[in-house]
This record gives sequence, C-alpha cells and structure tokens, in this order.
Amino acid sequence: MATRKAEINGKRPFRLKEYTFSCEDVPRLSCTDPEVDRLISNEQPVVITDTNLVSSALHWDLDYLGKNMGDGMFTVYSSHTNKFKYFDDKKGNNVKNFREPMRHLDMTFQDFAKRLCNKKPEDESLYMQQTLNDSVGRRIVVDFLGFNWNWITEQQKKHNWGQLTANLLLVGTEENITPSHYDEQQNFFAQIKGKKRFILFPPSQFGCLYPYPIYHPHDRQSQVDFDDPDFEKFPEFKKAAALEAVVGPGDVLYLPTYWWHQVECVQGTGLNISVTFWYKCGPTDKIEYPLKPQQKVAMMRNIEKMINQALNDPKEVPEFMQNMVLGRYT
Ligand SMILES: O=C(O)C(=O)[C@H]1CC[C@@H](C(=O)O)C1
Ligand SMILES: [Zn+2]
Repeated sequence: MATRKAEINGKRPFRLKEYTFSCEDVPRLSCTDPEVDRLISNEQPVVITDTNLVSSALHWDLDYLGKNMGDGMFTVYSSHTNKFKYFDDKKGNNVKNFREPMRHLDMTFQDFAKRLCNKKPEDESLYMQQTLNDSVGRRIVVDFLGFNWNWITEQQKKHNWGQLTANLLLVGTEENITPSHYDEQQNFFAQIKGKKRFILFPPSQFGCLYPYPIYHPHDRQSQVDFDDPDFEKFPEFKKAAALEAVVGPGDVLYLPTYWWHQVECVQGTGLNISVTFWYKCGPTDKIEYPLKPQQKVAMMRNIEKMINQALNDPKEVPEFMQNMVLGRYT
C-alpha cells in the first residue's frame, strides 16, 4: 500500500495512505481570522486553531480516562479489519445475507484499556465510540464543563444552527479507519490526542460516491472501496477529487453537513482521542435558486424515503427506480 510523507506546520513527519484520487488541503486558520466565519457560513470545511475548545481535555490519556471514566459500560466496536463501517442494525432485515462488518461490544473503560494494552497484531481492532453522558466520573465532568462552550455556542448562534445533539468520545488506535460517509448534522470535530486525517468530498460529488440505497444498513455510506475501487461498477468515482485535513491535539475541524468524510487515525501517532460536537442544521428561511447540492441530496433522500414507504417492500425499489430513469434520464 503506497504512502506519502506529510507533516503539520513543519512538525514531526508521518505517513498517509495514497489513493487513486487527488487531495487538496482544507484551509487551516486561526479562530481569530474572519475567513473562518465566511467558510462556515458557506458550509465549507476549515481546520480552526486556537479555539481552546477542548484545552481542558488535552491531558486525557488511557491511564487518566481509565481512572476517571467511572465504572459505566461504554460502546466499543471490534473489527477483523482496521475499518469500522457504521451500520444501522434496524435495517438489517431489508438486505438478504447482510453481514455486520464489526461487532458492537459494551465494556468498562478499564476493560477496554486493558484490551488495548494487551492487543496482539492478530487480535481484532477496537474503537470506543461513546456518547458522553452523566455516567462518567466527576473529573471528566469537570474537564467537559471546561470546554470552551462560549466559543462554540457563539458559532452555533452566529450560524443559526439548531441544538447540540451529541458529543461522541472516540478512543482508538493508529490505523483505525471510519470509511467514507456523510451525516445530516453540522459537526465541530475536536482532536485531543494523536492525529486524524479526514478525506472530504463535497455534496456536489454525490454522483461519484455511490451511497447505498436508503433502506440498506449502510445508508449514507459510500459503496466504493477506496483501497480497491471497482471502476466498472462505479465509473464516476474516477472523477472524485478530495479535500484533505490532518488534525492534531487542539485542532477543530468544521465538517459541514452532507460532506463526505473518511476518517483515519494516522500511523505512528499513537493513541487517538477525539470528541465530536454535532448540531442540528438550522432552518432554511427562504428557498433560493439554484438549489445548493446539499439541498438536492436532502431532496433525493426524501424522495427515496417516500418511494420506500409507498412500495412497502425493499425488493420492489430497484426495479421501480430503474423504470423511472433507465432509457429516460440516462
Ligand atoms: O464525526 C463524524 O462525523 C464521524 O463520522 C465520526 C464517527 C467515527 C469518528 C472517527 O473519528 O473515526 C468520526
Ligand atoms: Zn460522520
């Protein structure tokens, strides 16, 4: 697998996987730069520095979390590969012979930390992905309250976003990968320990990324295997052109809603800890034409949902969709 050398601001170089598509850099700007507001208003990704958003958590490591996360049970995914492809198990019955690509385990943080420390190369990869809630220990609550809520709440108000819906704590090891998908929420992704690489595609490249059907457990995920793309089945993927961002401790990536992202824990950067800040999108006051790509994706999803409901049988959807477009709009 080809890799290339990279670095952030001249700091210690590390290696990134190479793919078939080009990668341009996401802008990296201080939160004091007015360009940050412009990019967020335009729903363009940007790496924002100096926010102090999670400065109160930069001392988090396996030992500290093990001592302070409390004795609650936390969500940990286990995968035979280093990929953690999200699936909605409520949609599992819609697809014949669907095989869950990773196992959902529940364990205490202490158990998770022990498995990470004793992990042998042949063992399954592990990824803790736990919504921060009141089950954590007191010191974690203090660190959480110490996040720069003034700054992020100011962003929420300025850009007229909806409510904060979740803070997901992510604890993984280098080379863990979350394959390419899009979400329907605004996201400030805060890096606490280790480095993460984001491969981003704008919503306008929906046609290059071939998401699964909406009834599929992998709804919102790309069908394309970036490590071995099937250009026969997914010819438009040849036209995909990515933006790339590598974030380190203290960096915050603004990840706009409907933007495709693959997330990789960077090799050689050790234990990886992040926290997401997901917000509901704001209301669309006035429809303006031409419609934005993300509005068209939302429209496509609503139409797919309507067709699925009306047909009431996932097996009928492919033929219905093909009858609608093949030879008519192709
Ligand atoms: O923040 C998001 O939108 C995500 O997809 C998260 C789910 C797994 C996380 C990761 O860092 O691998 C990223
Ligand atoms: Zn995501």
